[in-house]
Amino acid sequence: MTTKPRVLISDALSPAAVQIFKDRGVEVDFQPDLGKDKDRLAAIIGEYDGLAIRSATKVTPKILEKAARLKVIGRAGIGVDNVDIPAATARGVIVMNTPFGNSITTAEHAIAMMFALARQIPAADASTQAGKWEKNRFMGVEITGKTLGIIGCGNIGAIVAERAIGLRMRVVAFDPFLSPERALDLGVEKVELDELLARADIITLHTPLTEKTKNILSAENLAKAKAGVRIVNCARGGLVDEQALRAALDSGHVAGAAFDVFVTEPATENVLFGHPNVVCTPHLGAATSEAQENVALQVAEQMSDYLLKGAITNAVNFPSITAEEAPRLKPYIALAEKLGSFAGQLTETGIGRVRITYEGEVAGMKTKALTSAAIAGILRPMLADVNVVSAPSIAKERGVIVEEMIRDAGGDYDSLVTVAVETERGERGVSGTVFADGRPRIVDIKGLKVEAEFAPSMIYVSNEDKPGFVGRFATTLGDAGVNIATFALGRDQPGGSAIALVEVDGPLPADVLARVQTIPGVKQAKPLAF
Ligand SMILES: NC(=O)c1ccc[n+]([C@@H]2O[C@H](COP(=O)([O-])OP(=O)(O)OC[C@H]3O[C@@H](n4cnc5c(N)ncnc54)[C@H](O)[C@@H]3O)[C@@H](O)[C@H]2O)c1
Ligand SMILES: O=C(O)[C@H](O)COP(=O)(O)O
Repeated sequence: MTTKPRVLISDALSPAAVQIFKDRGVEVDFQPDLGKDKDRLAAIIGEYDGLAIRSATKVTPKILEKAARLKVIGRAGIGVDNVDIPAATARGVIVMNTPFGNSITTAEHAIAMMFALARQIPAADASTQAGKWEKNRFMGVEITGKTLGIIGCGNIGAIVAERAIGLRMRVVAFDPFLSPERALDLGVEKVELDELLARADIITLHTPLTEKTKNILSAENLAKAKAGVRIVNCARGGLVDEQALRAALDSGHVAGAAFDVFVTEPATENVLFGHPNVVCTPHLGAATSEAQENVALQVAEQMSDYLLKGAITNAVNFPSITAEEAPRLKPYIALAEKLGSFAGQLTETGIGRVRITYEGEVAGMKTKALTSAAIAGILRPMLADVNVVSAPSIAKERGVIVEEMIRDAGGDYDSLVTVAVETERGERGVSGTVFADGRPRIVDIKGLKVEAEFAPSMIYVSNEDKPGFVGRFATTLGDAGVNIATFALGRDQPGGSAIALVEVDGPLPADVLARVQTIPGVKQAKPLAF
């Protein structure tokens, strides 16, 4: 009997997620407040295959160290800045989010915040309910005809733009990655940041928090903004310098600010609090029943698909693989990893470049996932902790150039994968395929045809094609009590270069390998393990 995967929900997700996990055959433990208690989370995380979170759970390297079984972290929402992605990646943990489920709701919150500022609704509400009827105190501004400056025009920024245009606003957007065509489609004017600052009556931020966007509204940029500007931040705390904003509000240069997100959260105190022209909400951007249901259902489906079928959707650290693709891809992932491992085990010097060629049917599959597997295989003999998820970033860190090539089927096989590793000693290529039985085979080594399965204990020999080698080799192993299980030979021409790929029962003792290396004509003999 196979055991069910176990998922922990450590934040306040909609209970809809619990039902999905149960229906899909995943055991689920719903502890909505656990994420706030990092010690308890650390104490139990080791029991789970999946962790479903919102923004309250901080997945730090310390938590990940304890997460021995963890395979996937699912963020029911957009921002994954509460997850240490490099640490998760290094441990082979897939991190997925739900990039669209709460976008409309968050865009609506930004628009609501804009109106709250323009008409001072929160202060007017408090005053009215206090029995003051201060009709002359709350003079607002009209939105119609005003210019909205959007910093970050991605999913949410674009929805805000559409809604603002519907409100008869002019919209200018600063986003280096916004194409002119998309800007035209949306009806927004793409501008540089300085122009946005000079023209916008209201600025709304919709970027992630990165090195480039941190304090994008700094004291200097706030000073460049139009006098009387209003600022809305429903994206991430830290995009605006809170101290500088407070000073600009105090001086009157900034007429108002509406913030849903803060540098430190939960924000129980903040320099913006108490200013009469500031409106705050406690990170409510995604807080509608519709959005919460969307993201909870989606994350539970995605995590179940991964844990039960190997399908990957919306992962921020691995290419997507559909549930239909996963079973077809699985044997090729094993093939790519084993070919990489073969090349890695034979490599004795630094690797400069890896070229992976996909020919035939396999070229139409998710080759990025296969390439990650091949790189993991290559690096594993050198680095113990590498895995399919972390391999591409480790290769990049080490300056290894990875090239992927796609070709039509040309040779004897419907699908062929070739992994070629370039070192200072030259290039070594090894090719393989998956036969109808679903088992990967090695079919070519350095241009010499062979046909062998990958086995737990093997010997690779390259030698001169001279009479007597096979006999001496078999005798050397036989005399040492090492049983040969399978024997594959290849050569370029009679009397030319030859190779032998031999499977043996049990590990090969070092002294036997040393004796093989002394057989006349042997150029290289290496033990291999798969
Ligand atoms: N308040 C909330 O509850 C809430 C809810 C959902 C999302 N969010 C946050 O909103 C933000 C936007 O989400 P999204 O789904 O629109 O993301 P997205 O990735 O679709 O869009 C982000 C946009 O920012 C742009 N960008 C990146 N760097 C930039 C830079 N240096 N200058 C200008 N633009 C830059 C990108 O090109 C992209 O178009 C995220 O930080 C997300 O976490 C907050
Ligand atoms: O990035 C997001 O999706 C939002 O910040 C929502 O966060 P929450 O799920 O904690 O409300």
